[in-house]
Amino acid sequence: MGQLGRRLAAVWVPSALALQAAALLVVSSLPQESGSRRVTRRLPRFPESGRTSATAEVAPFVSIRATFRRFWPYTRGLRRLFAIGVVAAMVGTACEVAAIALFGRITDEVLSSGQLSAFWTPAAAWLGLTALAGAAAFAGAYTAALGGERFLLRVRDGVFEHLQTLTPDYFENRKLGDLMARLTDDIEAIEELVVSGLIKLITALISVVFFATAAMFIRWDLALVTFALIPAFVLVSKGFAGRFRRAAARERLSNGAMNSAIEEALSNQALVQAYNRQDTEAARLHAAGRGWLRANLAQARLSALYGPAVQVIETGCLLTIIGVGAWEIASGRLTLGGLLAFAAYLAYLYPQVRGLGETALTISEAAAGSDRILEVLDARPAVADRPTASTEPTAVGAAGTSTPSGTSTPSGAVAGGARQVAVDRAGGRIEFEGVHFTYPNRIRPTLAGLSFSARPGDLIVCTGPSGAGKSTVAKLLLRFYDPSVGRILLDGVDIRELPHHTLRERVTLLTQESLLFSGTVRDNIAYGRAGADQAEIVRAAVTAGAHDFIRGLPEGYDTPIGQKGRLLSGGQRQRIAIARAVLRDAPVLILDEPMTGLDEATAARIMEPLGRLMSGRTTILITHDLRLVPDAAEKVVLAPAPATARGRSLRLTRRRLGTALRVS
Ligand SMILES: Nc1ncnc2c1ncn2[C@@H]1O[C@H](COP(=O)(O)OP(=O)(O)OP(=O)(O)O)[C@@H](O)[C@H]1O
Repeated sequence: MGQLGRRLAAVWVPSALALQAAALLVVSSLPQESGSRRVTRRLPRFPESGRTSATAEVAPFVSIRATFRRFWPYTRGLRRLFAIGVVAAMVGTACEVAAIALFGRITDEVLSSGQLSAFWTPAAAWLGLTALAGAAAFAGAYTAALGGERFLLRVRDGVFEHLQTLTPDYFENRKLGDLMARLTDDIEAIEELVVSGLIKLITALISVVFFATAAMFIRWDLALVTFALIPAFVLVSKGFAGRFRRAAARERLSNGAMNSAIEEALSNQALVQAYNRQDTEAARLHAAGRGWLRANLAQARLSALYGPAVQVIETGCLLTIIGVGAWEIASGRLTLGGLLAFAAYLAYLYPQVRGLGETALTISEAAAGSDRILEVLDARPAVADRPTASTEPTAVGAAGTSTPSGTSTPSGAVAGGARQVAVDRAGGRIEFEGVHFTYPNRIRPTLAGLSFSARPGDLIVCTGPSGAGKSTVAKLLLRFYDPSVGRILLDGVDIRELPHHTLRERVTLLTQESLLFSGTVRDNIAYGRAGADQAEIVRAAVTAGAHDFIRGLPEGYDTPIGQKGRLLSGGQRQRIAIARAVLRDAPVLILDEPMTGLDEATAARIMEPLGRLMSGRTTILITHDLRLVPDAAEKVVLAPAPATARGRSLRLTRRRLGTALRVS
């Protein structure tokens, strides 16, 4: 072996070791890891439904810049935290750069010469730098997490608030499970895109600049050779980004479908078990799960492809350094310490470059989730407050003179300039004037030319065969929809001129299915009016004829009633719903089939508290069961729409079967 050979051998072993360590560092951040991270992160999530998955569509793609613009305002007040995270990352990277320089110095001044005395100072400095980098890493990680979580909370609150402004038709046309997936998993994607993604991008960029500068400082020509391969990373990431986004969009969609399958099956467990359809539901979930599995595998394939593609480029870089570095050392132009430090800088640099590419891919994936959130945020309610309505006085309580007994004084004729009077609690006069209505997705009208009026104290029975449009009358009165033609007046004011909140303060809906929340009896009655005290709750329960059975419950008013009140009987649920309506004390009352599901004796018992509830209020009783309706009540009989819309011959038959009943 010649002198050159011996020198090469002398530098080769430690260099190879250092490069191996460097390569290990690189390999440890390879996409196999990110790929498996992707898969395992999603495996515990719920899997796709097959029931109506044909109707489900991928949300429209929104550019990342537009997404950013939409969500950036949510970071207000948090940006300082993100800035701290970035500064901490800079400090950490600077420490690493300095530590590598010290490593090179120790190699040249201590290891090569064997002088232990030169070891202590750089060793102490190295230790100090490591401690500082650790503190910076802690501060950066914590502040970024703090900012990210707060951002997430805000976005979720904002999206949920928006969802609550949407009219029921929005929910009727969508699957609950899918909406829940959007509010949980997809919201997280926005954080990944706007906060974590941005911080990762900035810190990776900073690191790239630091390590590249340090490598250039040692040997700029050698650095340039190895940097030449960096654009290859960018090209590979770019090539993968679109595919990652499409795959993620399919995965998000199938995740929503799978959530829907689970939600539907679990919320209808009684039906499923009563009809022995457990296998069907299991098969449906399995099919949905398979859809989700396919979507995940498509993502895993992409991740698995991306890893080796990048690895080839990195190996090329490392081999270049080894070859050129060995040659340079052999020629005496580079010290061993210099080569090791150079290799270490590159070993740190490449994961950062790779991190940049991966962050771009993560952002592409996250965009699939944010698209689904933007789709929700862009949904508009079928009926919105008019700009003029927002100026309407809304101080219901202030103007009102509500009493739990429900006694109220008709406000008298009010119109035009008497708006202040129109929103007074003491009103309740309703007029339907030539109301026509067709559901948005239907051709045939549901109501055509409906006209009737009711004064406070009146009981109007809205009846007719199934599908005639009885419940639609209630939906129009609550302004879930607006009439296509005609108008509805409350105390002489077109309800389109009233803010939703004001209108709904005046109208209480009691549905056929007593809608209750899980919680206690007290919680459910108190839902009628925020801030109601115990005495008011008990008074409402007494009026609703519920007090006696509530006292008999294990924990009285504090008894939990189970999901949707399922631990109570149908009649008990209805009485709690009546108590809630009593507490609400609105002048207009809509009873939509309040006796459905109750036997005759229970229905008759419910009539009594209902009579008390109706007292002094304008009541619209929707029912096709006239058995318990007083003969003297005024009846509005709806006829079903004819087969064609042509000729608009849908008819309303309004028969006055007796004089309007005043319930007192
Ligand atoms: N959200 C909706 N979108 C489209 N069509 C609807 C919607 N809700 C109801 N309909 C249709 O409008 C018509 C009237 O429905 P509505 O619920 O008002 O009838 P109903 O008289 O209350 O019936 P029932 O006595 O059976 O409860 C029906 O043909 C129904 O299919």
